[in-house]
Amino acid sequence: MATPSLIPLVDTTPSKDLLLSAARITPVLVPSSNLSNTVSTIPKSSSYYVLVADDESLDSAISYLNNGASAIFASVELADRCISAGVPSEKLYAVSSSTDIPEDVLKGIKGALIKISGVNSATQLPKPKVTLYLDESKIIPTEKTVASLHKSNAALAVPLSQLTNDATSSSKLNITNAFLAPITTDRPDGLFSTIVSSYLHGGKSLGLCYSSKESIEESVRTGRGVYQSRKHGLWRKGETSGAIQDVVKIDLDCDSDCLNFEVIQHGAGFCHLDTPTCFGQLSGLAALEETLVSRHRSAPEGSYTKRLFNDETLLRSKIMEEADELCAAKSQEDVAFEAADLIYFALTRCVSKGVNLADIGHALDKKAAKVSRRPGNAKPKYLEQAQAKITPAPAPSTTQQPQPTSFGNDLIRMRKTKLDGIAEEERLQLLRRPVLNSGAMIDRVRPIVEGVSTKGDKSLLDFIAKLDKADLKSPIARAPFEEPTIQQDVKEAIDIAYENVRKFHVGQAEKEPLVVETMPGIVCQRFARPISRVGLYVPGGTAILPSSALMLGVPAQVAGCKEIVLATPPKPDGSIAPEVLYVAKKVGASAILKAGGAQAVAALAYGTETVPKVDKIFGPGNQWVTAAKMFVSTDADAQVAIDMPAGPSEVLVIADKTANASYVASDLLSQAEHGVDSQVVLVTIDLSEKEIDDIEKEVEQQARKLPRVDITRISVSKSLIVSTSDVKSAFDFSNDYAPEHLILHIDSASEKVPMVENAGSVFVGQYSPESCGDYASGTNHTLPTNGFARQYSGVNTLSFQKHITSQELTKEGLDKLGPVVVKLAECEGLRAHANAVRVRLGMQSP
Ligand SMILES: NC(=O)c1ccc[n+]([C@@H]2O[C@H](COP(=O)([O-])OP(=O)(O)OC[C@H]3O[C@@H](n4cnc5c(N)ncnc54)[C@H](O)[C@@H]3O)[C@@H](O)[C@H]2O)c1
Ligand SMILES: N[C@H](CO)Cc1c[nH]c[nH+]1
Ligand SMILES: [Zn+2]
Repeated sequence: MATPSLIPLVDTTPSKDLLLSAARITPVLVPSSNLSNTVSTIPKSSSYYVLVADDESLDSAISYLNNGASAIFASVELADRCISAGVPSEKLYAVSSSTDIPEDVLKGIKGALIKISGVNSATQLPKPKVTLYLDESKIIPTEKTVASLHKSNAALAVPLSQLTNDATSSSKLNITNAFLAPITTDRPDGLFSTIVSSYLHGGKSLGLCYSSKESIEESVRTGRGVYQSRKHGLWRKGETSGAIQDVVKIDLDCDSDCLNFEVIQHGAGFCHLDTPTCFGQLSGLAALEETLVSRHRSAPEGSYTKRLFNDETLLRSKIMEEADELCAAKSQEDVAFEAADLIYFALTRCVSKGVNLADIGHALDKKAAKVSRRPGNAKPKYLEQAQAKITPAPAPSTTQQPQPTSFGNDLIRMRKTKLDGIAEEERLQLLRRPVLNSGAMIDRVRPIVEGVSTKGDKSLLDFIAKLDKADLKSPIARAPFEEPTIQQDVKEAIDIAYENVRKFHVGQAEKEPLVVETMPGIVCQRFARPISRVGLYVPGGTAILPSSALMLGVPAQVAGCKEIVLATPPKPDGSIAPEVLYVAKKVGASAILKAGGAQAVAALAYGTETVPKVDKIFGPGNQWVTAAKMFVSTDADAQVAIDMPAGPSEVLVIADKTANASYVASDLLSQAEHGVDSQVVLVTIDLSEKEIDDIEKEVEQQARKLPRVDITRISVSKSLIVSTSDVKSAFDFSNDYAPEHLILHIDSASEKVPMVENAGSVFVGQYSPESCGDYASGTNHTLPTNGFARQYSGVNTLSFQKHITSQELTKEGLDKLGPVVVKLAECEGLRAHANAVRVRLGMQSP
């Protein structure tokens, strides 16, 4: 940060606007006599200095520093006493009428405020001390004076009564012009490089842009983010998008050629792609805070964080428990893991009380600024508890194993927990998936969906270029498609898989209408019709999934859908995987949308100039796809349904003593390799430590040989081994977890299937690997995840149809039923309903 060129001296009770403008660009200097009616107006984020009166005591001077002042300005004599009392030099300025300050005082201070009449002949303090001049002649200073003083490492203290934030005023010194007087730029267009950072996220950088004197002046005056676009002139951030900014602070860098705007960003984010930053998403503490704030605003039923917000006792106990575990942790990994837990619960407490990371940062700065400190002894109650725990050394937790990290040669291990005797609350935690906040994701996809729905192909092609990384001329390819080049053996494998999946889905189709005569002469029917236009999303981010094309395309074809639009992310050259193309042809797709993520979902939901609108969207995908599907399905204008919320893959394996460790490990890894957010769970029944250990070793060994070991390492580290002592507890846990896939590695597995209440698809016995269902046995692999198997079925033929009912009454039928209908219609006060029967039966109106 540059030495300030201007320090406003709050000489009168200033206008709030002017004081806020000043506080945005520089610390203000407040005489102690004016402190009480000024300090509450200065934002917490701005620093201020106190001008201590000559007759004040040393204690009073120090108390300003302990209560928030960044520095004090005191007479040479008082400054000398402050130095002796140990006030750090960077917090101390001496006030004098000459530069003739004693050598020993000069050593202990940051700089001096010299009160003189006329400042044209600036006499310097020995460098690097800062000299501030306060011109007592009461002549309004000029920008030139500020600039020339700055050149000689000096600054001007200007009474606020001589300053203005009105750009048109000529009788006073404009505060922004004075601030900018020393600023330089080496850019040919005369603009200043400007970093924009987030005040609420500890100064995290949001992006880079440019400023002009005009844009800075408007920002300082209005407190809103205003910049200078190199193409379009003055850029009032958020003017059209609503994503406005409150400017908290504007700083110059060390050599005064670059600005930092610290802002509070509103709306979707800073970036024009509606991400929080131009460098992508937030991470670490900032991301956690954002998630918690969004959970506080609205959390889905069953959210653990919501429970914490609502239950102070639970939150308090968790904070104490995690603090204790942090103290007991030994290895670096354990310490980091426990600290992360503690921070999560502590930040939950902060968010519940409306405290954000910036507030915590201020509290830290305020504490750091104090010059006298408390001894820091612990309260006796805590001291006793801690001593009792330290002798003897605490035993390591039996339930939590060291956590592998995602790098290097660390162990690839799942967390282990014993279910017997576990607290209900801990059990509930185990049932939760490591998924992201869906509310926050919906906010992120909103601008993408709205862009495509309002601007059509243009916006779609832009998002495809930015997010799918392909420059396309048109987003759509229409049938007949070109013949794909694929290996013969792959083609044959797809053909066999196609036949099996087709057979099973043809078997599900309703052949005849359901016909029931409810009373003599009254025949009711229900018959199925295909959903006319369907969109099939085939994921393609981290893996190409022709099998997903098959699992969605076959039932659509069997159901008789007329328009089948298959969407999948294109390769950088604009093509799509030949295997997906082969399946698209086989299932009779009418068009291929070369787009992925939220933009593909939006194009399918609303249609564009070239992309046909569909009636229902199917298919799994990452969090962008899932959030966009949820978003469009709740927009009445889109008139589009979705299959289900199918998110990151998961599997739960139940294994008893008959299980083969190597098979079990291979099944767990087959889903863990899908993505870092996949979760795999092993529920053991009465296995010894040694037997569990054998499975863990297998997981480790097999995982290390996988090409996707890096993904697997992370998903495995978020996964669980839950030990139970009997079959019922194992199934109870599985039913509560409601896994996407359930694999039974247990004795007489088929006899235990009736115990399954909730699961997407079940794999029975040791020769039924989950990958058979993923590819070729016949069942569908598009299944409900994240516990939705409690209420959703996987994709099937009926998902592509809707049912229509009909009825036909004979005269005799109406004779019998008519009076019943009249009675009920009268009872509801709906006379016209009753009349529709009366006119036919010749009944009198009442
Ligand atoms: N439940 C099931 O039936 C099932 C089946 C297969 C796959 N899956 C799951 O589907 C998921 C596939 O995910 P994927 O990422 O590989 O492919 P994907 O096709 O779902 O997503 C890739 C697309 O996401 C978009 N995207 C990525 N990062 C973005 C960002 N920062 N901003 C905006 N958009 C962004 C891009 O458009 C990209 O092309 C995995 O989680 C896998 O486990 C589930
Ligand atoms: N297991 C995934 C569904 O969770 C589907 C899939 C596709 N390819 C391989 N697996
Ligand atoms: Zn799979």
